Amino acid sequence: MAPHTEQLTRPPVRLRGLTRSFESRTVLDGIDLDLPAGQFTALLGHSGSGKSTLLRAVAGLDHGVAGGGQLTAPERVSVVFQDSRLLPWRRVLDNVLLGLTGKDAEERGRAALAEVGLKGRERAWPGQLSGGEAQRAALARSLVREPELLLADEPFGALDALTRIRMHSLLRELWERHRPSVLLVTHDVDEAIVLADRVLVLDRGRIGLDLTVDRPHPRSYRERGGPPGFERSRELGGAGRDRERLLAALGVTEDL
Ligand SMILES: Nc1ncnc2c1ncn2[C@@H]1O[C@H](COP(=O)(O)OP(=O)(O)OP(=O)(O)O)[C@@H](O)[C@H]1O
Repeated sequence: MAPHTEQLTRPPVRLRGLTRSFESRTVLDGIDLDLPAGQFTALLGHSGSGKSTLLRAVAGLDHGVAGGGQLTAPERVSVVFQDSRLLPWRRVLDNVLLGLTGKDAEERGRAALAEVGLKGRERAWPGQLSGGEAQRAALARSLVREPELLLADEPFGALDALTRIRMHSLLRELWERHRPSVLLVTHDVDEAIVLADRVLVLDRGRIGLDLTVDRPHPRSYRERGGPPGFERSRELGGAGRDRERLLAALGVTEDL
């Protein structure tokens, strides 16, 4: 996989005037966005605010984006979704290797699986994997392609709380090792704060808040517990204020 030193030569993502409408409804309304190479960014927003639409546009998967908008993005882009999208009739390693060429492809695939903690499961069928394992395999399949940009659309949305926390650590570790630019779509404020160094809130077709989360990693949080607001802020490494700002931008009142 790509060595970390390549990072500085990678292209950033640059969006200018991105507009997307469905029928008469404008979902993205002239978005300007720069994602510097190697940055870990999370994208928050209410259901239906256009997060997936923006991600698809950045991935170059949306041909309906209005003319006039400009997109510059790296060439090697991988996308992971909430559902692993593994082909059920191919073994795990074969899923990871799908479309890969080169003499060392198998070796790279095996290394990627080992890196996500799936050593020994190469010959398993996708149906034999747990939800968390399937998402690990999906991450291996993405990373083996040495993406310059990793787009993740609620990749942990279907996992139980404990598995999610493990996957958070794994994703952050993988990012630290390979340093792709990451755009992670989530509706979970805590997930965004724990993982990302920058959090965007999509609101009424625009970036309503662009927040730098400047806290040391690893960050962790507890779901509940302690005096209201206190435990969670402390466990987020002092990022409680960031959390408040994000909740305010989302118009959410907490029910502690
Ligand atoms: N292909 C499509 N055709 C028609 N409308 C669409 C299409 N794709 C998205 N939309 C509409 O655009 C809006 C934004 O959808 P999008 O999936 O981007 O939101 P989201 O923020 O990712 O939502 P969620 O958090 O629920 O996944 C929604 O109202 C959706 O119905």
